[in-house]
Amino acid sequence: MITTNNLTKKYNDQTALDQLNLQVGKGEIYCLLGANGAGKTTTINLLLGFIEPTSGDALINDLNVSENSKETKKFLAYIPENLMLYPSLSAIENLDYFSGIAGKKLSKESLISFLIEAGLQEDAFEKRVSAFSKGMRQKVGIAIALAKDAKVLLLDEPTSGLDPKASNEFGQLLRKLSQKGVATLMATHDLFRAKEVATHIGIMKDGQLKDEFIANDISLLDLEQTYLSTMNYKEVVL
Ligand SMILES: Nc1ncnc2c1ncn2[C@@H]1O[C@H](COP(=O)(O)OP(=O)(O)OP(=O)(O)O)[C@@H](O)[C@H]1O
Repeated sequence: MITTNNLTKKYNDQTALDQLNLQVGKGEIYCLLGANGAGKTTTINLLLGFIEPTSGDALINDLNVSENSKETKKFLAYIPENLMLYPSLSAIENLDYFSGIAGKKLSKESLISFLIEAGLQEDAFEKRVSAFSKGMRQKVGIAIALAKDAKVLLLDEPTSGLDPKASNEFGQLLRKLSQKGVATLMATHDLFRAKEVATHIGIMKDGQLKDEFIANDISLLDLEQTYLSTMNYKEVVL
């Protein structure tokens, strides 16, 4: 569902992404870990068609993103760190608007059912999203993905700044989507959440995928040790 073949992005002489080969199948949740500047956002931006690769291919549902940008967007939902919604519109109105852009004209009952499924509290449905917490806005993002019937979900640090309860709820929602067969790629700094929610975990550094694991095969402690040694972390002795 999500595939990259030797995907490379260079900015002048700087290589942001270096021959990335990645595969995320139906129902899988792949968490990409890596320090600032590792190439996570570049990967997601290439899959979204926001930027063009220098070489290699990004594929969504076997379609090359560069050649089928409009078509691949139909399958996609994207939740960045700060989801852009219309602040003066309510949750229902935002959902109606964004699912409309995706070609879905839904009844109010359907819109409400997606907000319920995304876990938004019912007294917030008619409220302006300008008053929403980050966790609530992320739930509207999940509702948009559900309403769009997205097959692929791309997430860029969606849980950063969420409190542990909201982050846990968000993880559970991702699991729910994965049970529906959605393929998810999530860039994150949160090792704990990655271990909790992922089916697969990759560690990136300097634009390269350095390690890949099946999440169930590695303990949180081993994941942390591997991450730190990949980053050449030296313990500070005081
Ligand atoms: N538009 C650009 N022009 C030049 N260099 C860029 C551009 N966008 C990204 N880069 C560089 O590409 C590299 C990878 O950046 P990227 O944003 O993909 O990292 P990241 O893993 O998402 O980091 P973070 O965790 O901080 O979000 C970095 O060295 C960054 O400076």
